[in-house]
Amino acid sequence: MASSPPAWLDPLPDAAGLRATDAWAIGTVGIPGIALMETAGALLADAVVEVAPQGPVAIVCGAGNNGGDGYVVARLLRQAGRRVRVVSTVPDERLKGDAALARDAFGGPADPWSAAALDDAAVIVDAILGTGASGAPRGVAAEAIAGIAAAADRGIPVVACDVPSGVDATTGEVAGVAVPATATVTFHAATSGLWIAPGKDHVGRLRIVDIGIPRRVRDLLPVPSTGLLSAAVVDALPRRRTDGTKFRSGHVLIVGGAPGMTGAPCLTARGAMRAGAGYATLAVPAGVESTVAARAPVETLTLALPAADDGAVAATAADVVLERLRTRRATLVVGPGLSRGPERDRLLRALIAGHDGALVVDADGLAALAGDPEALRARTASATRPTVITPHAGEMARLLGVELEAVGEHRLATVRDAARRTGAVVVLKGDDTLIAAPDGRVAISPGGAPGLATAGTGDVLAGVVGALLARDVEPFTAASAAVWLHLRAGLRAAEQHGVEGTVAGDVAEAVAIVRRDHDRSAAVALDRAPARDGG
Ligand SMILES: NC(=O)C1=CN([C@@H]2O[C@H](COP(=O)(O)OP(=O)(O)OC[C@H]3O[C@@H](n4cnc5c(N)ncnc54)[C@H](O)[C@@H]3O)[C@@H](O)[C@H]2O)[C@@H](O)CC1
Ligand SMILES: [K+]
Repeated sequence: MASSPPAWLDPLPDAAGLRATDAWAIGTVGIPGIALMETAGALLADAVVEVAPQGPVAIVCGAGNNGGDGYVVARLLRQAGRRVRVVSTVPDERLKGDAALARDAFGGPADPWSAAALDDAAVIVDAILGTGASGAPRGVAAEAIAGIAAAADRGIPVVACDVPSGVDATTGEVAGVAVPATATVTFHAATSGLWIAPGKDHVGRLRIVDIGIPRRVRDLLPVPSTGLLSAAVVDALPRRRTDGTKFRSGHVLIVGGAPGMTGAPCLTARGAMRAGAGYATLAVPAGVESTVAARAPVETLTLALPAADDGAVAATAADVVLERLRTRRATLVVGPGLSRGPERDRLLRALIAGHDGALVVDADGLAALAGDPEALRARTASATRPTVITPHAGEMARLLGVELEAVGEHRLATVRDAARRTGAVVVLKGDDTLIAAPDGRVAISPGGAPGLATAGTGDVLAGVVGALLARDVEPFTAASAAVWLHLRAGLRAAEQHGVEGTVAGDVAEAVAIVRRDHDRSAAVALDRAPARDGG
């Protein structure tokens, strides 16, 4: 059994884990499978009624127990007086076990799949494939999924049973066609794939329903390697104490900036300061130092670095940076606005090798490692050198030397591969930001903050990660907490400025407010906690 997960990760089982959960409930607890299916079907029927309170219901059933759930819905809605039309992707005689029982209880008729069955539907129930699916949908199942997608395009709402058919419940991958659901009702626990793009974009509104499987199953089965980030991650962060100093609050040294790109490192500094860094130093090419000093938070220091012919940082700047790091311990954040080129490639490699402390590599810093993620291994082998990299999909593609599309199609596998090959904690940014540790654990952001889709928010995130590493927070926790604070800050900033009007600087400011509000409510909770002796 894996070690217990941190309290701030809500475990997200994979499809196999969920099947093991079902098997335990049936085999060990003794709950009949058909009873679970009845409960699942009843809760699914409730959702169908909510989505479409009246009108004909078309239910498309597949070969397995997902189809069985569909037959329960069909029976219950027909009993409730709804006009129900059931079509199946397989002949009845292929149904087995609980699915066959549910089919028998429904009676009939169930017609073979035909797209015409969806024509007059007020709502469609997708009960074709569930957690037992493997690979791209094949045969009639694939045809039916395409038919549902076409009907959804015409505006007919779709309620997916457990997982939208065609979405891999574990990885969120869509290998062929997939159902675009209006709502998905999933049983007992959401699997990881429901939170990872592109599957996530097919889920619609997600409802997780309890079908009577005892919660203690969580403690009995192996801990899933994936989990959903929760607010509790902020509780894992240290707080300033009255006897603290700016040095104890942590120092972040940012290497970046170039002519025409002076804003990026300034945003990183703002993110770092607002996330609690005691101080920040902006190490930038000499020619832009005064510009950066004018734009940066007044609380930050600057350090002029030798510039190359293009005005961006020269490779020889590594000596200046490393010298500063030797005299003043700091977390190094390298990349924001750095610009690319051979000088930066050499700079990066020298910094990676020479810096004996925490490191964040972002943006153009990652370009220097293109096709050579193993370059980080020499440093990540050492526990004194926590390393976090923060690529978006394009930077990840260059880092691993793969096509951009491949990153988008296989996000979970890609982020795990990157963490394994670099030995670093890897933050693959997106609405479903994934944070992978080299040991295979992955934290997933719930996302939902479109205000973050604007220039500079990545620079802010790098600063927040840097600030938390500078407080000696363990890197998987630091990266996860940073992603969480940044997400909530994106929501907070959008409350004030609107989703369209939010800019990166607003997000940096909001990081502080989000943290303040979290810590206040935690303090209130402590005040209210009963004394241990019961007094
Ligand atoms: N007793 C249980 O274990 C419970 C299961 N439940 C439901 O059962 C589902 C899992 O049932 P199953 O394990 O039977 O699996 P599925 O219902 O997902 O279907 C698997 C079947 O689909 C076919 N299939 C697999 N991959 C395919 C592909 N790529 N293209 C076309 N056909 C494919 C195969 O014939 C396979 O037997 C869950 O998602 C949930 O909806 C619920 O009823 C709750 C209780
Ligand atoms: K389904």
